[in-house]
Amino acid sequence: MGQVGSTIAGLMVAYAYFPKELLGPGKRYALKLFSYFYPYLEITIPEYQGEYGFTRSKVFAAVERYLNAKSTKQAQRLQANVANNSDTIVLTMANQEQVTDEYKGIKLWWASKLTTPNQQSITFYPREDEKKHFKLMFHKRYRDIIIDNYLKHVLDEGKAITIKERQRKLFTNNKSEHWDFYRMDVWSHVVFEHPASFDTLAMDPLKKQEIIDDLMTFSKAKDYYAKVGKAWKRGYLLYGPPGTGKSTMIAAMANLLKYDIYDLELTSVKDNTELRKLLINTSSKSIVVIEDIDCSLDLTGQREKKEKKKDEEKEPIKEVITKKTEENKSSEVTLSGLLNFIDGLWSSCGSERIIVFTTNYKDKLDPALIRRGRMDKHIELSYCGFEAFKAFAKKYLDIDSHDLFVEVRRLLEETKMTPADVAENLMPKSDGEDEEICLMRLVKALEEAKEEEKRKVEEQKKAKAKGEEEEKKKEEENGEVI
Ligand SMILES: Nc1ncnc2c1ncn2[C@@H]1O[C@H](COP(=O)(O)OP(=O)(O)OP(=O)(O)O)[C@@H](O)[C@H]1O
Ligand SMILES: [Mg+2]
Repeated sequence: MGQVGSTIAGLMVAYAYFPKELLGPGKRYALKLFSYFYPYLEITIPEYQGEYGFTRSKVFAAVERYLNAKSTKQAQRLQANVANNSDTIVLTMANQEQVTDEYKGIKLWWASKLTTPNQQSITFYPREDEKKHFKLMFHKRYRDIIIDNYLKHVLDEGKAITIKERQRKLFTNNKSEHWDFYRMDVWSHVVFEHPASFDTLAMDPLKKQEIIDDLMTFSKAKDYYAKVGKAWKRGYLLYGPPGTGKSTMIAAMANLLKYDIYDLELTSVKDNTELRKLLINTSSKSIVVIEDIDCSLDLTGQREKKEKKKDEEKEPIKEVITKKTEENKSSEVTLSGLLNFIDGLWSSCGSERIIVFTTNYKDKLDPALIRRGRMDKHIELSYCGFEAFKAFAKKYLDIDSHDLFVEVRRLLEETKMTPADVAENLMPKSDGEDEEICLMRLVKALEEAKEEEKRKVEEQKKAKAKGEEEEKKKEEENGEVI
């Protein structure tokens, strides 16, 4: 098209932006005639909409994002703005600037325009009465393809860029006493800036890849879920001892998928109705997390309750959990309420959502809660293995091998140490510490942990033998009495 194209574009812009009210009646008639033969169609996208013009149009925002990407390469005049709550500079198309676009071989022209009212008005905020809009122009013969396909393409691309560039948020639920009926501010949030990623997560590489693949497949499976008639959501149960990376993995998941996180504190939810309200107020592309689900509520069902007393005598940890549950009696969220939250009808509002439960004791949970379909994938995070150690060594010390690796491998197979402890021992504590010193510290810590485990086993053995001896004595005494 070359020069002819730009001349046509120039004429079009002149026509489109010439104030029609300045023309006399004769010229207006001529213009009408001109527009009859005028081969181009225009679509205007105003920045504000709604009855009072106070609502910023989502279409405008998406188009703006889409055009920003184009205009940084094409436009000669750009406007620099600072993104909300951040120091990043965002370049946007300046007013009265235009860029061209091409879609399936069709040429389109976009222009940005700012209108300022003629009369002088006194406003509190400067420039609040200025109105901005985008104008799209294309040949009439492409009307259908542009309206049916191209506009959707622009919106999708714009939304995708927004999601990619947006600041992600970490939400926590407010206590219901603080809910404002009108604003429905059931969640409060801070900017989510956790550095964890699957790269920095030390675990068996094969297992890690399997989880990444699973997440990526989920995030791209919109059509599949629609086809099989399932709500687009997936549940993950992360279980394992404290310090094995469950919370870190959730952060890595959010960073991989660019999702927000809703950290749901179940103990401050009063009842099932509140739980539903919280769910309705979560957005798509998010991870809803309930940490330590076994401690949050008594969701273990009747079967476990009966055995509670017996277990408490055996395991002091269980006692703590039971106490915690009793403290939270004000919460009346029930197991069925929670099941409804996960996969009842309510759960289908919004889409592309991941629900993650974490627990230190998988066996304590009611099987109904964690069956496939609710918690689709169960991921065990366990004590540090040699593969995870190698990942830490690479990350913290930048080494792939060392003479001490053999020793570390043997000790890791013989004793249990959490990734959190391995990381702590391996991390250099000062500039003077080289890899040898760090590895030696880890070997020493592993040996101590091994000794400690041995000592505990000995103690348990002794306690058991003592108990048996006392039992025997009692039996003998009883026999003598009879
Ligand atoms: N697999 C891992 N890879 C990298 N860092 C890890 C890993 N596991 C633990 N860590 C480190 O150990 C610390 C504790 O980990 P995290 O909080 O994720 O454990 P957790 O399993 O959630 O524990 P808890 O059950 O007590 O909540 C974090 O600072 C994290 O950086
Ligand atoms: Mg945790």
